[in-house]
Amino acid sequence: MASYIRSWLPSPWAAADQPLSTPTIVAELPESEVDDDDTATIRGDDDDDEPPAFPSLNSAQRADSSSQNTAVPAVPRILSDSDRMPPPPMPTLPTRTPGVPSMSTSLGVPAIRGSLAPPLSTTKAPAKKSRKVALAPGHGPLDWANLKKSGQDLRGVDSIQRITPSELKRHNKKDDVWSAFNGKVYNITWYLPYHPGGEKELLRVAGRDGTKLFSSTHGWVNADYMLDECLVGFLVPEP
Ligand code: HEM
Repeated sequence: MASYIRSWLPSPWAAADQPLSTPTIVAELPESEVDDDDTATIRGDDDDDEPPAFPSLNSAQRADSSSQNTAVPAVPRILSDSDRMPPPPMPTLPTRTPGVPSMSTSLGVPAIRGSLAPPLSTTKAPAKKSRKVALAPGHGPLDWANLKKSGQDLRGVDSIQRITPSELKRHNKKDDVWSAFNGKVYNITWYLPYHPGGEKELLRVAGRDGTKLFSSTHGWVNADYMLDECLVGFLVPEP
């Protein structure tokens, strides 16, 4: 092995007893494969005009042809219509007659009412009717926020007081309305025309503790923030 490798290397690594010639590779074909004619095929048959198989043979067909020992694969047999697998049956579509309930009702699916109406299963329950009222111009939420900021006295008292239920009850007229929410007493007189639920609803709590009614109507409303400039005192029990 070492001498073989050395034979490929130039001097001085080459062994002294080896000639410095490059070895040549000689390919020797068997007698039967030698063909002098340029136009001949590798098998030496000049009359091989058989076209290649098209479409190409699959592996099973190739295996079959090789077992028969034929060098040129056989052209696959073209199947006739009767040889082929029959096509699947055409799906039957329900025929709709206008005005007649569709087949879907027999399948337990609610029929679509009208051509463009959504199916009943996706329709929402009607939303609860809003009880908001149309406020007079200049009495929206932003107007109330501006009035609070204006510096106008919205309390009507000189100082924050301790207010008993009997004192609270004295302020129950439309031009002088006090009400208690969560222990705080507010003068809501100025707020009346700004209340989205209307003056009438708000007057239901005039002169009394309105916490329960307020929470059951709209517990998410932040009354402490909305009425901070209207605070007059804290509700205390009767002495
Ligand atoms: C003084 C305290 C109160 C404040 C600050 C206040 C504030 C509000 C606000 C901001 C809304 C609009 C809610 C929204 O946009 O969804 C509203 C709606 C309403 N408020 Fe009041 N509210 C007060 C007291 C009351 C009271 C005591 C009642 C009595 C029942 C009441 C009845 C309603 C009603 C019925 C609505 C309409 C709800 C709807 O959208 O259907 N509010 N209120």
